[in-house]
Amino acid sequence: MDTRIKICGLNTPESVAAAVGAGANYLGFVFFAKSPRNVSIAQAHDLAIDVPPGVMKVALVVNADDASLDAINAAVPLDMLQLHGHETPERVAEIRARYGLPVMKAVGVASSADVPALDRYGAVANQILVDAKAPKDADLPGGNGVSFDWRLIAKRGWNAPWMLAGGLAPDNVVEAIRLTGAKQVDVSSGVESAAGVKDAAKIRAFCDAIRRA
Ligand SMILES: O=C(O)c1ccccc1NCC(=O)[C@H](O)[C@H](O)COP(=O)(O)O
Repeated sequence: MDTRIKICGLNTPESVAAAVGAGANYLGFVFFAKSPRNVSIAQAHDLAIDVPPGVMKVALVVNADDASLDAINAAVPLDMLQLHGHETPERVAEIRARYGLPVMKAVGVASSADVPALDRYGAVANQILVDAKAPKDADLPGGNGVSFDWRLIAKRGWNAPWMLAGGLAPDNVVEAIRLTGAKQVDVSSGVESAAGVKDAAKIRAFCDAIRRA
């Protein structure tokens, strides 16, 4: 399968090397203090600086203000911003204009009532991340390892390229792609051995499963 792969929540040089070595197209760095995957700006700089050209370095932020985004953007060599909070379509457009970087907006899906938001954000973002909605009691707005009913978006398209996320893992990603028609996928906890600890063998298994299919 010619699917583009994002490995999110990388926080060590070893996990970055594993993702790059396995053929990931996007690497995600999480800036969210409560996350077990959180990185400082200095850490993200060091992780991103030697990533080979062509592999997209993505900063994931949650309801970030301009000051935080300015600081991240000034220090970390980035190719994309991922907005994973309650950013409005207007705020998405503002961030795109301010930084001149492609912006991917995450939209949580749990039921058919959530699907129209994908149209709204697809009109203003460069990409949309179609993710599972976080459970009500979750501490994190993403990276919870839960899936949604993929039939809700089967073979759909929007105005922007999109990426499937939420509970993907080496043993279900091929089925998820077949059912939804996703051309890009994103994974975090499905390639970890513990919360915030990436597992190189699982990263390889995830990428290999897709390439073999
Ligand atoms: O991963 C986190 O810790 C995180 C924290 C705050 C906001 C978003 C977060 N992750 C979002 C991602 O991009 C995940 O890759 C996506 O939600 C899928 O996660 P998973 O179900 O664990 O594969």
